[in-house]
Order: sequence, then C-alpha cells, then structure tokens
Amino acid sequence: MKIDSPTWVDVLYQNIWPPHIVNYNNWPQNPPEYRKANDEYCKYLVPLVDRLFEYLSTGLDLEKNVLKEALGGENMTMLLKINYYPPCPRPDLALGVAPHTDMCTVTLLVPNDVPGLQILKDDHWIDVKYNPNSIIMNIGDQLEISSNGKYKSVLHRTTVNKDRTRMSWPVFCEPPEDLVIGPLPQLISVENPAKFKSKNYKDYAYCKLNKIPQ
Ligand SMILES: O=C(O)CCC(=O)C(=O)O
Ligand SMILES: [Fe+2]
Repeated sequence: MKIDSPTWVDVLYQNIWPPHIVNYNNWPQNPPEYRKANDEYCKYLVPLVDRLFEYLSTGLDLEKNVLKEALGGENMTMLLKINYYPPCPRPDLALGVAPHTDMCTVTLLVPNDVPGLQILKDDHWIDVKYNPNSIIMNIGDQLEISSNGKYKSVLHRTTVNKDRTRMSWPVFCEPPEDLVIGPLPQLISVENPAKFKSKNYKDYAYCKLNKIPQ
C-alpha cells in the first residue's frame, strides 16, 4: 500500500475532512468551550479513524475491517491531550517532550504553526513540517505489535522555541484496557514468528509508564 500517495489523502479530504476544522486556530481560547469543540472534532475524527484503519488493514493484505476489530472496534477510545510548550530561554538545553513512541494504536495530531515535532529516521532527527489544514498521524505501539512489526511505531520528540509558545492537540486512539493485543494470527507463521508478546493494554501501559520491560 502506498500510504503517502496523494489519492487517499484526497479521498479523506474530499469525503470526510472539512479543512476548516483542522487548523489550530479553531480551537477555543478557554477550557469551558472545549467540550463543544471536542464534540465537533470527534464527529469528524471517528469516520477518519475508521477510514485509516481500513487502509492500514488493506496494507497488510487483510480484509478492511480486521485491524479495527482486533484493536477494539467500537470500544476504542479517543483521548485528546493538549500540550503547551512555553518559550524557553535556552532551547539548546531543553526538550518539550523526550523521545518516545506513543503506546496507543494511532495518534492524530494538530500542531500550531510553531515548529517543534521531530521524528527519528535513519539516526537523524527530522523536523515535521507544519502544514495548515492538515493533521499528522503517528503509528503507535499497538499497531506495531498487531502488525507484527510491519508498521513501525514512530520515535518522536519535541523541541522548544526561544520566543514563541508551541501547542499541539494529539488524539490518542486507544484500545479498551482489558483487550489482549498481540501479533494478528493471520500475520504469523513458522517462517515469520510473533515478534511481540500478547498482553492486555492496561498491563502494556503499566509497564511502559513504569519503564518495566514488556
Ligand atoms: O507536541 C507534539 O507535537 C507531540 C507531542 C507528543 O508526542 C505527545 O504528546 O505524545
Ligand atoms: Fe507522542
């Protein structure tokens, strides 16, 4: 599957995604207004996530519903986090968030226009460009595990800016906590054995947050 081909992005934009809602400028200034904005955002995220999982499933040569079902189906939850990175007098000495992978299935993120997100590729930190009216998708650990490593959970970090405040609004798509996730049986064989343990998401999260080996 060509995940970066313009065709599927076009499809998402034309069929689902109203560009006006993506830009960070549409987020409210005050927390009490977040409930409404969040509800509206969620209305668009749910079909977007469905569509993404269909593409991701097809990319593994599986029926399009398989991946989403394996990761919780309609019981998946979406967790919105708001990151706030104030200006930092010594950006050369500090990071916004330390290098990590997201432990969820996928993350959909809207940043403001202050650069800062970086991903590790071939041992180099690469800046993720700010694109107005677009969202950034990270592959998370549960997708790496269920695909038996075919999709890679992306190592990323954020830098801080000397003069400007950076903000980002990631939504983490999470499986139910008691769901056991492991490499999909369809993807493992004698030649291609499971590369990851199967465990429930709650235990996975506990180990990850407490830096206990999985
Ligand atoms: O602020 C960003 O762009 C990324 C934040 C992040 O990686 C996270 O909250 O998990
Ligand atoms: Fe992250």
